[in-house]
Amino acid sequence: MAQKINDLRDRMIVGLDVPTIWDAYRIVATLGDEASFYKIGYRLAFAGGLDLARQLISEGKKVFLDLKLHDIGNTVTEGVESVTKLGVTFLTVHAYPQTMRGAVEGRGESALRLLAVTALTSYDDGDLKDAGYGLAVRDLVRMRAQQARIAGVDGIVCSAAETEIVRDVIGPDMVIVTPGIRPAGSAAGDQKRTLTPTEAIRAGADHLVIARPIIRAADPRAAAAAIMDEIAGAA
Ligand SMILES: O=c1ccn([C@@H]2O[C@H](COP(=O)(O)O)[C@@H](O)[C@H]2O)c(=O)[nH]1
Repeated sequence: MAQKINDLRDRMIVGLDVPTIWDAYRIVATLGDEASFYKIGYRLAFAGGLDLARQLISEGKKVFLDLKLHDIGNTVTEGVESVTKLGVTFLTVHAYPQTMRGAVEGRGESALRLLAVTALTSYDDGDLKDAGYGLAVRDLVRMRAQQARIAGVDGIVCSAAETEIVRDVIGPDMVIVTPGIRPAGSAAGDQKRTLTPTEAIRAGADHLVIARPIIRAADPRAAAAAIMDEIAGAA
């Protein structure tokens, strides 16, 4: 495993993909001790989510800021420098070499850990072709994982289906974070490269990102508990 994860609960990252911070607070209160790690994407970041991140951190939770930065290197460097002051654990950037190099410069020696998004889990080979790529998903993920290692980022975002090829490329020290997780029987929605929590942990994922199967469940706490049971059973 990439790093020692002291609290098994940290392996489940709950995506707070909700419109307001009040909705987010409700989910956090409902999940209580069942969840320790939350992801804030740009829906919430543009609606007070950065203050929410500070608040969650002050309450002992961990925060993954999923902004998927991508810009000219200097702008990425300066943006990441600002993020280092928030105290979040993870920040995503797209896995383009120039972007990753800029992000690494902005991270400096701070505690922020940068995750490089290789190929979005809603993409399959056909989507990549539509976007102008001549590579299959697995080949693009492998190439970007290699570039991420060279750039010096701290981890990779990919589908759990690619953990084996990614681990092979990045070695033991970088972290692998996998969205596109679907408990058996839950709707895939727009996700195309999905695995169950059990499959993902067995494949070697360090952290699983899960939003809709928890936040849209009739009983989010029970859904989170069931996923944690799967993680504990497979770890
Ligand atoms: O490749 C990626 C990168 C990020 N995500 C984000 O993870 C969650 C997944 O949500 P679900 O509701 O569990 O599908 C969402 O916030 C995405 O923006 C991803 O899915 N794939």
